[in-house]
Amino acid sequence: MNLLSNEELTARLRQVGERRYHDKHPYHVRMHEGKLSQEQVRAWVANRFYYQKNIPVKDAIILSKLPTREERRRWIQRIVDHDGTTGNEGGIEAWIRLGEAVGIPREEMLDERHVLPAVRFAVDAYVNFCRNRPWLEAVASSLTELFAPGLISQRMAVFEQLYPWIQPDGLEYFRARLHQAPRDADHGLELVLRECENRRDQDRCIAALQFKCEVLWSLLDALSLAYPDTEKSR
Ligand SMILES: O=C(O)c1cc(C(=O)O)c2c(n1)C(=O)C(=O)c1cc(C(=O)O)[nH]c1-2
Repeated sequence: MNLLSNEELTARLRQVGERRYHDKHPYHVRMHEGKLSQEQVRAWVANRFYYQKNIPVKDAIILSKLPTREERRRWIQRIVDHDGTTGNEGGIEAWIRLGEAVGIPREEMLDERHVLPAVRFAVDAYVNFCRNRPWLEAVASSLTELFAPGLISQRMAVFEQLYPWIQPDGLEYFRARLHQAPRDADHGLELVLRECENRRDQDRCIAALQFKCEVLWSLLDALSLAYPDTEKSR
């Protein structure tokens, strides 16, 4: 099989998102139509917290495997973005505030009482994928971030307009991601395009991105099962 050009590989990666990114999942579609009940929105926020808190963990694993100081210098910013630093509380704290804005008390978020078993398995599978696979595949699995910014900006509008009961100051998390996610995606894509040496590497990167889409899809499958549509939310 021939090596794909950068344009072809980029197109193949984008195709994965067009087919399988979590914005196509019925739970997500209903969220963006304004049709989720308050309980369903709360469940989404509380379960996504388990994903959020594991992002810097998997990024620390990737960081430890990156071969050069230059790449580590860039990658480390992701950990800072989520864990925070002096003067910047970071994304995990912002997500806890999103929880408060939808009515989840901080301690309920932190003790993970709402996290569903299948969500835990899916997120742990993502972290383990980054731990066990070569670093380039782990980087490729982060490329769902290519598709996130458009979705996140839509989500901010949707939350403001269709879920007026959500306190607007809870949306800060999403605002920060609007500039962080494109920067991260550019770096990830640059690495994948530069470091794939043969078609096998390229196919493995495409498969890694498919796997990651399935992680996000599984989160929403679990939520759909545990929080089915009620007559009222339908
Ligand atoms: O709200 C979303 O739809 C969404 C999706 C994704 C994603 O596509 O993985 C991420 C995020 N948000 C996000 O906030 C985030 O920090 C993030 C990090 C990563 C990653 O895999 O490294 N994905 C995502």
